Amino acid sequence: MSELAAPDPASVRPLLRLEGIDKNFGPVQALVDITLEVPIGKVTALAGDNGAGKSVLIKCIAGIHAPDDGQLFWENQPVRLNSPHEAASLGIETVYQDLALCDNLDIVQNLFLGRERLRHFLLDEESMEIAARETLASLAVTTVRSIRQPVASLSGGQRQSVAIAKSVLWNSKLVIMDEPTAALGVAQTEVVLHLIRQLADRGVAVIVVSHNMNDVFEVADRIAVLRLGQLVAIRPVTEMDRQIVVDLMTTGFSDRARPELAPPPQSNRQLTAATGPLPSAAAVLQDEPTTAAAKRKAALALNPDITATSLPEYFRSAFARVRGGESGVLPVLAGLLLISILFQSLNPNFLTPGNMVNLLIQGSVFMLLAMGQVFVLLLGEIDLSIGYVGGVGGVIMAELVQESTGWPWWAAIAVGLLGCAGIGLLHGTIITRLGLPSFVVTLGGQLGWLGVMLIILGSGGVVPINDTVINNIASGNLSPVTSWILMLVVVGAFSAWTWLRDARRRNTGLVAPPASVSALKIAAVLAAGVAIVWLCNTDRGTLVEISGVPWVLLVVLGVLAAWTLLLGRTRFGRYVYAIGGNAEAARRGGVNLARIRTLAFILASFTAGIGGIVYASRLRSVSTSYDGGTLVLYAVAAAVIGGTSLFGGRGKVLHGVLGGLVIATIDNGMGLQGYSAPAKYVVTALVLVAAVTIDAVARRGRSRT
Ligand SMILES: Nc1ncnc2c1ncn2[C@@H]1O[C@H](COP(=O)(O)OP(=O)(O)OP(=O)(O)O)[C@@H](O)[C@H]1O
Repeated sequence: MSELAAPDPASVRPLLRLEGIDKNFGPVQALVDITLEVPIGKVTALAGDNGAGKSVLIKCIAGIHAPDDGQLFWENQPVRLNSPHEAASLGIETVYQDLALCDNLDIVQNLFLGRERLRHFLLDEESMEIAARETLASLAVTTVRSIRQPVASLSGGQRQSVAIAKSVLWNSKLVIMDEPTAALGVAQTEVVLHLIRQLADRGVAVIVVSHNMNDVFEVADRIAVLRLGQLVAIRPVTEMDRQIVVDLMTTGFSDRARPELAPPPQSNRQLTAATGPLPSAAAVLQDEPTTAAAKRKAALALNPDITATSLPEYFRSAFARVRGGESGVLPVLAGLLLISILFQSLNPNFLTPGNMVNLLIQGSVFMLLAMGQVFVLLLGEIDLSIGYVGGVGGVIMAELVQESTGWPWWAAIAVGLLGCAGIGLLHGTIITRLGLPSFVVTLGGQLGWLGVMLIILGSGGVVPINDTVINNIASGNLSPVTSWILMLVVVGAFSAWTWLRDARRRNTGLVAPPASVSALKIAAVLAAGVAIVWLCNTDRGTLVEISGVPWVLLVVLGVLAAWTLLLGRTRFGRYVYAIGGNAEAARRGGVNLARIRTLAFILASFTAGIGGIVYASRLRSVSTSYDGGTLVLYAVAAAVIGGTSLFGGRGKVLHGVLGGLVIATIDNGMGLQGYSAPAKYVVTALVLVAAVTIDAVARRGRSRT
């Protein structure tokens, strides 16, 4: 028999009403005739023993399970919730125990996951950061060290607070929380309970599932008790005590007529009385350091950008981050420097302008293929086919520019690249729709596209390229004057953009580096630009003068800029990182995983096509000697050596370029010393193992932090 109490005065304005809800799983009756009202501005606790039906009930409200019978009313209107998305569109937000946060994304990125704001088709980071800051401030989470710190570095309570803030940010009307304080310490529990109360005080209806009676009595206005799928009681907390709840949970009724109104002895409130005041919400959220110096040190350790106001401070904090495992591109740059010094000491011809430019041209194919590979590695996938996919792109282009076919160079390139994108679409679709591992599908692709390439090449085995424009992609150069002008335009545009963006962020109080750091960045880019153009403009010909920036360098820089923008400033890029960090969180945020994954495979193949065309241009032909198998291994190695994690969620397109440069340097430097291909393979393998070791050690460093 249900022991339902008299009408609950708290439920005068029900936001949600459940009437006669049944849910069965085969013979298991998980919910039986549940009738329940959820009022606004109140916390309703759901109590019940294991298997009582609490999770099934909240899943029916969250749109995950469809009830077999009964009706839900939302604001007095009958509704059917067929998906979490439909529930979310009504204003129902569920905070599951696993919190669904992406550890590799920062607080702002997590708060807006799936609902990013755009401006001119790009992510509007500033407006999102301001909104996130205001929301956290309104919840008294005012002193989180930085809203730009990755969620991985937050404590359990802080993570729970971010999840709660997310529901506030989206103006949710009903927030459902599943065991919000499980695995939290006393102080952090108090903070989370405080936030839950704040939600209710703001007029949000809250449902909390909890096994912890202390928390239930601390935070709830009403307690609903489930037993064996039935709602056996729903009463204001003032009419309950722990014994009554336990009786109801275990037997379905309680003969205790009047509850003891005193709070339970072990509640957090009483702990406060016994042990002195608990820390404030804000204080606990940041594990507040006590002295001003300690505060500054702690802030610097985690967020150089927001707290460092001078150059030395910025470098100190950057050093602290490196020690914490956030080493960025430093290892690869240091490695590059070391290898270069080594080769120069062995052979003085290594650092000559001619050899340096030659090295850049040699490395361009590795860099392009690696940039494509970064897209799939970020998802935690791999594409083993891109070597031969690039080859197919090259051979299609080569066939189309034959005099007998007579296609213009640009149309031949376009069709070659479209062919590659189509192959990526095919791989992506098979992987996502059939749920097959990318490793297997693209391994099959490697063999299959090698076959296709050989078929197109035909019995001759070689397709020569006579088109001047295509051949110039790898061997043509800009004039020295054009090289200088182009460099100044590019560096000027970068400088203006960087300076204005940083200044605007500083003025609006957003996370930004100090002005001296912005100036230093601009100076470094200018110095690199001057060095590259000077190097390229030095005569490197033997019989005739050859000078100027090679076209192929512009191709690499163009792809680098475009893909960096795509990954860093668009929704697509954000979702690639989110899926690599926590695919389930991305899915719950409304991200279409299949579409993003497929698009990533398309981009990987498309970029491989650019690499294949550059390769064909360098050899002025495509032939059966094309070794796509080795190229793809170099591409994966380059991306990982550059700093992209094989575990997904971490990496940049720039890593592909830097890693490609390392591989080209080893190849070139050992070639100058007269080493053969096998020796180069062994050394490249050792560098790869070193890079993966650095990645693993850095990950350990990060998790310790
Ligand atoms: N997908 C499912 N398929 C079959 N049975 C299910 C499914 N989900 C839940 N059940 C059953 O429904 C009943 C209620 O489960 P539910 O998970 O809601 O319990 P709960 O109150 O949340 O328990 P706990 O506190 O242990 O999480 C259980 O008997 C469970 O085995």
